[in-house]
Amino acid sequence: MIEFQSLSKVYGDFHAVKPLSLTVRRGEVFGFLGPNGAGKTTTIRMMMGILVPSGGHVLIDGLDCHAEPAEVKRRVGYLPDTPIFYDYLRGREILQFVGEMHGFSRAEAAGRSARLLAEFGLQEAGEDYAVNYSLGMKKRLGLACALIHDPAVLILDEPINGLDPRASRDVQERLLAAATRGVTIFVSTHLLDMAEKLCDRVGIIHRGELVATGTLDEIRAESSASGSLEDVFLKITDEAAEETAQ
Ligand SMILES: Nc1ncnc2c1ncn2[C@@H]1O[C@H](COP(=O)(O)OP(=O)(O)OP(=O)(O)O)[C@@H](O)[C@H]1O
Repeated sequence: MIEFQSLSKVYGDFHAVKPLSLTVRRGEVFGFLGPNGAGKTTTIRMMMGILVPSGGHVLIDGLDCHAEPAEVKRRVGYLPDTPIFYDYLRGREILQFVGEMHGFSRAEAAGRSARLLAEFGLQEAGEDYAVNYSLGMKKRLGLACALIHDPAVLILDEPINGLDPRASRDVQERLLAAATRGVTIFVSTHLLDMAEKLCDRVGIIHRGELVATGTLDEIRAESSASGSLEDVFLKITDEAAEETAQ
């Protein structure tokens, strides 16, 4: 479903993403884990056609994300790390606008917006301007925008970063509901607790390099670390840092 073929990004002589090869299967929830600055956002921006790869390709449903970005966006819902909205549109109007941009009629977009506002607990806030939304409300509105066209794939950059526990749980429940409906989810995070609860498989990226991939049990076995994902993650990223230093 999502196919990375030696995808890379170089800024000057800095390798932000080293050739990345990876397959995410249809219906899978894949966690893209890494510490700050590891290359997660850069990778996701290449998936969304926002950044031009320095090498390789990433394909979604067989479509090249760089060469066919419009076709890719029809199939994908994207939540950026910091959702930015037109501040002086109301929540409902933003959803309506995104719905119409996806080609729905005014009535169809209105129906979908109303359903999503209710589903995301934003019914009352729907008539407020997005400029007045809290971060949690912005993330929920962003997720509603990402889902308005029933995409087969969700690409989410740090969906619960900065949220309080209730908002974080709300968003995770929405994601689990989407996963249950068979949506393929590619989610970047440095919050391991979320990855542990949500993901079928994870990939760990460190200094631009994919250093481990698999289910948590597989990665644990490979790294001979026991315990939580946090232990495994710290062990793997420490080892990778030592190898780079040598
Ligand atoms: N435009 C740019 N020019 C030069 N370096 C950049 C640019 N954008 C990102 N980088 C560098 O590339 C590396 C990867 O950044 P990226 O934002 O992809 O990391 P990340 O894993 O998403 O981190 P975080 O969790 O902190 O958001 C970082 O070292 C960053 O400083």
